Amino acid sequence: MIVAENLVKEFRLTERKPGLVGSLSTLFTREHRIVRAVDDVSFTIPAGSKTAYIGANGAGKSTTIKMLTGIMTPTGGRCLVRGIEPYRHRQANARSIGVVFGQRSQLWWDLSVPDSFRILRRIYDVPDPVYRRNLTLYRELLDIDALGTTPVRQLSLGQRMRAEIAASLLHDPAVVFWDEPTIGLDMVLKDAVRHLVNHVHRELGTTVVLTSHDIADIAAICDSALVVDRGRVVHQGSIRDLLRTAERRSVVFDHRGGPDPGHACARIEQELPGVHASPAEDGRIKVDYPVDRFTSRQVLAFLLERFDLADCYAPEPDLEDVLRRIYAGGRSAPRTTGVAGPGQGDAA
Ligand SMILES: Nc1ncnc2c1ncn2[C@@H]1O[C@H](COP(=O)(O)OP(=O)(O)OP(=O)(O)O)[C@@H](O)[C@H]1O
Repeated sequence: MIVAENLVKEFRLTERKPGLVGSLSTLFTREHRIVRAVDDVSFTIPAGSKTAYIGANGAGKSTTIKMLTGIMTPTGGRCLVRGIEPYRHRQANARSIGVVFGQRSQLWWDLSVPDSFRILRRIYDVPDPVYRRNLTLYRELLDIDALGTTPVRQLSLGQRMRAEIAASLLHDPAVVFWDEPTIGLDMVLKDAVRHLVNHVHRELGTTVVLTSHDIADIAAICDSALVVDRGRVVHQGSIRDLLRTAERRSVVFDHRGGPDPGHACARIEQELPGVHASPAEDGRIKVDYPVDRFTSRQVLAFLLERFDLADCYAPEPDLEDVLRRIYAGGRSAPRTTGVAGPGQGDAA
């Protein structure tokens, strides 16, 4: 289990004045500004879950991950990863976690990937069968052999990310923190990475904490979401709960006879103000309605009464739309559900 209790991280920045005179004066009179990157954040991530840590650029995700991995010390509050305060016991924490930071490497720049793996194997004391099993998996899914003996610094971003992802899992960690792991990967490799992490989670019960701006990553990997906005948690719960905060939902239907799609749409919009109807694929019609004005029952009752329905279904709300609203609207926008408070359970 991973716990954050009133976690705070502040950075002290020196204000620089513009121009040469300004730069010189900075040497003598220093003015500082405090940036609160993580602002009193509390959450609990259950062991064995796959949680998306989501937020707009600058929301404080990487800073939180750095504290959870022991790279940074909090300014206030504390966090626990499997009962360990990571920044106090970096080595003990490192044994049970795997980390990928899209922006920085854990590999040795002048060494090849196989050499880096051999070193990691020694550092983590990875048993032979585990090492062999994992290499087989990486060969199969990440085509890791194709990276050859090229030094890491000469690999492309996508090639390096494949090696980083494999390296983070090499010692069968109980928890993986992946910060933007699919940066630079093409679609086939993104799929392979998603498959890999789901496979590892299924086989070993690994806890996965993922930050990504790629909605497809989140949808393909995660079951829970922790949404931060300007350093604070604004939603914690299942992805399904997050989708339920959508302001608009939709119904797609197919009908027999009756008006053509253009006329049908005009009629729906006229009779249900605030609803948007548009032709969809194969002659179907998509009806998009605001949930604060209509219930799905009302919309369905209307359609059943006016049209001879042949087929009808309600697609999931679009996660991207939900997040866009949260990012744009700030803290007041989303309905906050089940934000875990401090002291809700201890690390296992
Ligand atoms: N070392 C640092 N010194 C000063 N300010 C920092 C430092 N690291 C982060 N910040 C600031 O803290 C805030 C949060 O940054 P952080 O990198 O955690 O955001 P993020 O959610 O990971 O963003 P992104 O999605 O763009 O990666 C930003 O305002 C950033 O400028």
